[in-house]
Amino acid sequence: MKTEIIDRNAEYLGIPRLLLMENAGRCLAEKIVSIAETENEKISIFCGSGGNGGDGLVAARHLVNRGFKVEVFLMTHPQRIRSKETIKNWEIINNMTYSDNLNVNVVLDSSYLPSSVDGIIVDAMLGTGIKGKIREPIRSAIKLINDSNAVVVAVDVPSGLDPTTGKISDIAVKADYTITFHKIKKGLDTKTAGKIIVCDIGIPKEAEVFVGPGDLIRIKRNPESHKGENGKVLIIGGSPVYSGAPALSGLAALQAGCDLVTILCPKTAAPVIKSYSPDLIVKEIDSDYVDKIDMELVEKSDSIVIGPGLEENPKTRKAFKFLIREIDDTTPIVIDADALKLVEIEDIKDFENIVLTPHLGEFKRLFKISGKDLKSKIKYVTSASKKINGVILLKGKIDIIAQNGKIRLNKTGNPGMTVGGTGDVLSGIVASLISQKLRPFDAACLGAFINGKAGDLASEIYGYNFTATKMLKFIPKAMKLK
Ligand SMILES: NC(=O)C1=CN([C@@H]2O[C@H](COP(=O)(O)OP(=O)(O)OC[C@H]3O[C@@H](n4cnc5c(N)ncnc54)[C@H](O)[C@@H]3O)[C@@H](O)[C@H]2O)[C@H](O)CC1
Ligand SMILES: [K+]
Repeated sequence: MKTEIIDRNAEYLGIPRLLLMENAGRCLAEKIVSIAETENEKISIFCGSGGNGGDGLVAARHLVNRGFKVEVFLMTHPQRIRSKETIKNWEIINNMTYSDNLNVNVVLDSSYLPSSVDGIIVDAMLGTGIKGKIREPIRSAIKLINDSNAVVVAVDVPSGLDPTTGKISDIAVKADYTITFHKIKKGLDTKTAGKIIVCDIGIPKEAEVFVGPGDLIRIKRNPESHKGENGKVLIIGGSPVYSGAPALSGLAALQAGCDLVTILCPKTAAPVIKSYSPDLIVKEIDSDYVDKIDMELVEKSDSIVIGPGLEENPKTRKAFKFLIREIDDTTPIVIDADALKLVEIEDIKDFENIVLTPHLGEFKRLFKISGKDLKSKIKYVTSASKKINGVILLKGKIDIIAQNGKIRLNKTGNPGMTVGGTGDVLSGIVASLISQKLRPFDAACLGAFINGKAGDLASEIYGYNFTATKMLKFIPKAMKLK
């Protein structure tokens, strides 16, 4: 999981980022002390403008305290430092005017760099925030570092290396050691990173297990995009009695950011759904129930929800089986509500982009197992998730999201959400996020978070007395928590 997602979720759990940076920089300093041959070896720390640079500045402070001669090279104008935690540590370093063990240089362009460097070099220029071709003066610093005979210690990631793929698109620091934080980055290999040492910086497991606002970082929107490119969602549902459910799902999908929502519903529900909102495209089936599926519409959609207000009967069952038989097993489809009564695990076990959103009773019917407390539910959902390729989102006080044995939990939501329709809202949000190019597992996790958060925001105003319709308008607010 990306560093920025974990950091933001750790902060949401109450751990300030400055504390993470202090832990990172302190551990980095300790490792450098153990690498140094003598106590008064000269240490040159090249600091970038982001969090990586901040780690370097924290380490500089601790190494001065340990009696080392430290030379800091800030590779940007101080006003262009981007991370507020790094700004804080830059201020601290600049207040250390008493010590003559510390020398601070600002490198505005490559002419400010020294002609050579020896002793120990610390590369705290670029970490997981690297983007695109290496810009000056960092590019020249990387060459200076690689041409030196110094012992090179890279911070988190050797500058220039893509932390996820390990690719070097331009040039990269060749390190003797890489001190990386929290856990090894996927792209690290000993060829460029040298000896890899992991520093624990106090991030609890919960920051990865529990879904948090950091997960919102996964939603990207191309500023050059055109209508429809940010997701086309198809909702299949509705019946003579239930016309609200598909509308709620569709309106939730729009509030969660997709471009277009089409509702495929029987003629008994179509006029009512049309009346709810001009934002919904409504295609009616010439029948009282959903008894046929327009496959052209399915193929044109980026994600599908089937189930809201469907009402189970032999004709609908036949149509559902047709849909499951006809769609290819990569089509992203959320199966919710009454469709969960129609689905057979055997028919969908190979679908990789399917999301099942059962409550406990529906889960029990599907997987013939269930548990009372959270621990046993997690155990059963984990084992159930190994029986299918798709995603299971078991709704509850704590939602459990699982795929192929991987588990995440969501704690947002409140008892006010037992009101009818909140499940329809959830299915619409999940499908909307999938249509916006999130992987189904990530969309299910984030959908659960957003849905619960929207309910919590509604509850701040209405207590436990709010409707699913009232929740809709809080979805965008819940998504701005980045
Ligand atoms: N949870 C943790 O593991 C912690 C990690 N920490 C450190 O923070 C960095 C990530 O910080 P971030 O600010 O996101 O990015 P970077 O510092 O890696 O770099 C961004 C910085 O650099 C500039 N930049 C980006 N690309 C280029 C380029 N191609 N050429 C030149 N300059 C570039 C950009 O402008 C930004 O300002 C992580 O690696 C750890 O070291 C935290 O300190 C603690 C928690
Ligand atoms: K680095």
